Amino acid sequence: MAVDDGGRVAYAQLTGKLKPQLLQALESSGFTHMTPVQEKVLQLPSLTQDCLVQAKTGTGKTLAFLLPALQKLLEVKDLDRSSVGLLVLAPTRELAQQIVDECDKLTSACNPPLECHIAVGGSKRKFHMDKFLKKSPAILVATPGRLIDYLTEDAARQKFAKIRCVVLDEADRMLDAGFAPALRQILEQIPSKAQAGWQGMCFSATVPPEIQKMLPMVLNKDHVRISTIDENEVPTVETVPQRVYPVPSVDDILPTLHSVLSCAKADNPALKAVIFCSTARHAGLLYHIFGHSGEAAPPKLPVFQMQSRMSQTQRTRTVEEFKATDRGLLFASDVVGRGMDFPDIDLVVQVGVPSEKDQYVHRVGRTGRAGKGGKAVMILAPEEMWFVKSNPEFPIKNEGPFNHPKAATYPSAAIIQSALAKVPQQTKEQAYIGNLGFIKSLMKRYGLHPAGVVELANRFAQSFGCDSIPVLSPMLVGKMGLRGVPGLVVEGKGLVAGPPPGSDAAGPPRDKRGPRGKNGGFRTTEGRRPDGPRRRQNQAREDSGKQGEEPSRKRAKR
Ligand SMILES: Nc1ncnc2c1ncn2[C@@H]1O[C@H](COP(=O)(O)OP(=O)(O)OP(=O)(O)O)[C@@H](O)[C@H]1O
Repeated sequence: MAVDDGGRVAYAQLTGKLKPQLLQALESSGFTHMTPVQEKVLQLPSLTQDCLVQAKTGTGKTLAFLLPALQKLLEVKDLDRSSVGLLVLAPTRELAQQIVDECDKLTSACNPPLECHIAVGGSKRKFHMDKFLKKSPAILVATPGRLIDYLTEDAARQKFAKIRCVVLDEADRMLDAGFAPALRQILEQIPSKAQAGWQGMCFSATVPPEIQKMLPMVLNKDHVRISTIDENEVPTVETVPQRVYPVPSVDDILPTLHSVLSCAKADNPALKAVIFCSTARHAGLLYHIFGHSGEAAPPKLPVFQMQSRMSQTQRTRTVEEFKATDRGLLFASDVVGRGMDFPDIDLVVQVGVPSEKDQYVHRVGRTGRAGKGGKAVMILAPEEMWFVKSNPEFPIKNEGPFNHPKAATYPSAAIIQSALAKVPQQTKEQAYIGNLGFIKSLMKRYGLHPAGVVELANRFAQSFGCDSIPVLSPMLVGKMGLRGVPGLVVEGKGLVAGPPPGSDAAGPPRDKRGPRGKNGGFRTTEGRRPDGPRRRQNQAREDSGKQGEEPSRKRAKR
């Protein structure tokens, strides 16, 4: 049948336009009909045009760029397979690996084979580099940092002499201020578009206006723009109901998260959920509370964590396990916020606000993939509700605090307290530092002055079960731009005194509860040594702002 019940066109229609090897691989993978974005791309009069493609999360953009790119390579007579013909750039290692897996499936029927190589940080550089130099990397999927590293070697640079196609997956991320310098550096090292005439393709679910001026880096001025999203439509998945559960104060966040997960598990014993946290350390803390040491997770649900502070081996194993499991909870930072295709996610929970507006769309998009259903909820403290108010275009329903018939059956507050008691202080302190940096990076959006940032972070620390305000090194405080801000406890100096929280100098009062005394209700830890300035400094950099993704900024400056 050429068209299925949903009006989708069969891949068989592309006989003659796509090589039989590709059609055969599609059939073997069970892909019989095109998704709308695949149809729009593959039915272009020419598959060799530069294009900017926007389609919602989970709608098959990976095949939509791989198929035309592979077709292009397979059409070349006597293709030199020892040179890179197709370069795909992605923002995270896990996404790069996922693209390699998808590509390998599509080229499985090619003879001679089309090898797809990977170049990502955290993996064995020498092993992959030797393979890249000695074998036939007709396709390379890379994250920017490691690719820049490769390109410092002449032999590796020469491998790009016959480049024919460059794809940016998650293009808006690849072209933003964090990655653009690295991308520029890469493009300076490979044959120029003008000289080599390579095809450029940019794909993403979100295309903010800011990236327009960066597009000429990879797309010619006559590029085609394809969108499966109406101009005035928000790119979230309509099959995913989205709710916010406001909580009375930061202290209620963790108990509410416990109630939400317990009730979801009661409704669906095989619950598979991703819980997005503000920072890598925040994800680590919640993983401890709900799984590793605290065991607050509903029984019989395996618990996973995924964040940039884990070793690459742990990250790779976790992705494989969470892809394979039919149930479980994944506590994650934004390292898996974009592009990752974990099958059959029932629920996405966002604990706190995302670092950027568009990141909301990508996080929600981990569920409701390939036309399936799912739910997305946010748990927000009063200080975080600005996110919902300032983004009215998102279909986020506010029906008040979490209210489920079974919620009262779980003593969530007591369970969280007891779980927190088992979590190492250091884990809680690190989560505090991460949160402090995160709130500071979004200070204007929160409508806070620095003292308000510290006051809010200190209340978070208490909700995390810190027994006192964690001590920061003077260097870290300086790096965060918080020198002299009241409410901090600084190594060798103790509590920085100042106006009480809630006063004008501390920023607009967001919480009606009175201050907890001069130290927010904590005892001070004057004289206690932090775990080392360098670690704190690095942590602040990676744990704030766009956390969890490839640390390309650092590498780009090399
Ligand atoms: N033609 C198809 N028929 C059925 N399933 C498909 C088809 N194309 C892709 N899929 C499946 O849809 C899921 C989502 O695909 P993919 O990861 O490419 O989405 P995406 O649009 O890139 O999402 P994101 O924006 O989150 O990166 C995958 O599991 C993929 O195997």
